[in-house]
Amino acid sequence: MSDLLTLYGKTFNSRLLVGTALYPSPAIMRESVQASASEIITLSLRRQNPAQQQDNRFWDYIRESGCQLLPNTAGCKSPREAVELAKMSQEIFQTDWLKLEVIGDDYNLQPDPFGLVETARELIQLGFKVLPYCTDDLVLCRKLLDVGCEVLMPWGAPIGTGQGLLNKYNLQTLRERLSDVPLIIDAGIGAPSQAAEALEMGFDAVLLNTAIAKAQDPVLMANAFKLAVESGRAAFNAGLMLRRQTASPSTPTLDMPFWQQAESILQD
Ligand SMILES: CC(=O)[C@@H](O)[C@H](O)COP(=O)(O)O
Repeated sequence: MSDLLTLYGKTFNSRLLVGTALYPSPAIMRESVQASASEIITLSLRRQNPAQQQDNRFWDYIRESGCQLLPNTAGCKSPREAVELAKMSQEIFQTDWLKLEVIGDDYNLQPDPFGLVETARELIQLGFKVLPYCTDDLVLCRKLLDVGCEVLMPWGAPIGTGQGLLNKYNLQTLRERLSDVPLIIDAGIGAPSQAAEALEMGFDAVLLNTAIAKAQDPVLMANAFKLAVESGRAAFNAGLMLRRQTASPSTPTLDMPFWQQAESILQD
């Protein structure tokens, strides 16, 4: 049975999106992306300028990957900066897909909700397919949908912290209230179990970078995340049991003492 992820009218088999920064080498980045089976990779023109890159293999690998490129505006702190970078990325990477980041605070790299909505509106009017990196605030998410975003990427935790799904109440609320919107948990995922949990909760996909790139063995970790995302999605599709407070025996007994049961089995 096919269970495809559809974003802006394009379908994907994989529900794991990965970043391309922080790897020990371009070769390990390439191998890790392959091991993750990701079909969408994010990259930043600002942090990985092709003109300044000593080692051009990085850009060769990106071009050869066959993945949907998702340029991001990492590090941008104002709508103007983000729009400029988006336009440059569109030209260089030949795609109108954009992971929009407008950062509002240096301590936790929290998105600026006001700047995000303003920038998303402008970029969508220019024809971009915007995937905004946002907080898990329901009202903000609705405003982003109102200006034309078709996919939202709420954070699990601040970028690079590996803390997992910090505010499950907010995330669960988003999932319930925006049931027909593709929601991708972006950032703060530190372990495959956390990615699996996001998928089990019904999120459509996860995006992560640091947990793979900074692992002792990034390629092995990329494969671990691939398996976790597949497992979380399968569990969601299978329908998880409801949690309950009181115990319930998993081996039901008949309404008679066990020796009578044994006798009746022996007599049969
Ligand atoms: C690469 C990228 O886009 C990051 O900004 C993204 O949000 C991933 O965050 P982690 O590094 O915490 O996985």
